[in-house]
Amino acid sequence: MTAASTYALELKDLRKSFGKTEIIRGANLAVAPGERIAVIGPNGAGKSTLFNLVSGRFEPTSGQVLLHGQRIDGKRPFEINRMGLSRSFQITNIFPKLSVFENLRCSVLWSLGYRYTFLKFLADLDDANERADRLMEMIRLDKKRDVLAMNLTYAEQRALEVGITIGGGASVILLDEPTAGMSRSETRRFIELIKEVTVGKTLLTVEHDMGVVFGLADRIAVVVYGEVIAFDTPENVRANQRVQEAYLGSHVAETPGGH
Ligand SMILES: Nc1ncnc2c1ncn2[C@@H]1O[C@H](COP(=O)(O)OP(=O)(O)OP(=O)(O)O)[C@@H](O)[C@H]1O
Repeated sequence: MTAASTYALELKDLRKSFGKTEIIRGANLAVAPGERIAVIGPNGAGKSTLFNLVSGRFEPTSGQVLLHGQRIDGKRPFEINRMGLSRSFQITNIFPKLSVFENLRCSVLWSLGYRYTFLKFLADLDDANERADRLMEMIRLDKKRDVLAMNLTYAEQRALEVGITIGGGASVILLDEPTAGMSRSETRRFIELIKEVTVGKTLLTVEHDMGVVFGLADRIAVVVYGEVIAFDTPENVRANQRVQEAYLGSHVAETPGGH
């Protein structure tokens, strides 16, 4: 075992240019297994680009991405997924005309190595059905088992999306603004749900809502101008001079209790 394999996810001097413009400028980050990380930063800092580099949507210009110590930079998204990293694509992962149960079963079957086209032959796969049922309880949609995804409320669709994202059994989960568009009370409930369903997993979120950041994250990675300028506990990040300067007059500096 190399030292790097102790991290669930590691970025090493990661760089990404679009044309002549360098957007990610030597990002470094080392996330321990089981940590919950929020990635924050001003608009255009490169947060989504970082997620795209980690999930394989973009190939880095240089540098490395390691998942449990194994290089994943340059691999395709489905390969990275098979290696244990799963990313939510907001509600676009959902099949609107399938029921809650069927959506979850698809994600479970996918992880077992089947293709969606074989689904009808696998209806009696007890294992997948049981796992889908368990997931449905975890995301509290068991009473909506046979409701088509398109007929769920927005918050329920987001919960289903989280269920689909974790359904494959990945150990590292990337969620993009998981509570975007939710009311305050929905957000509070959803943070608890995310915490519950990601116990024992490594979680990275890109997040703008400071209430969510401080409610969810063990550590915060602050991305400014394509670099991780701070990676620390919420308290230390809030007190960090460089972070305060980057966010001068904005909500990180102003959030007193974090909620
Ligand atoms: N495919 C692309 N081609 C060219 N430029 C891109 C591409 N994707 C992102 N960029 C540029 O990279 C920069 C960082 O964008 P990114 O979306 O990663 O920032 P962000 O921190 O996620 O911003 P926000 O908080 O506003 O979502 C922006 O200037 C953006 O225009």
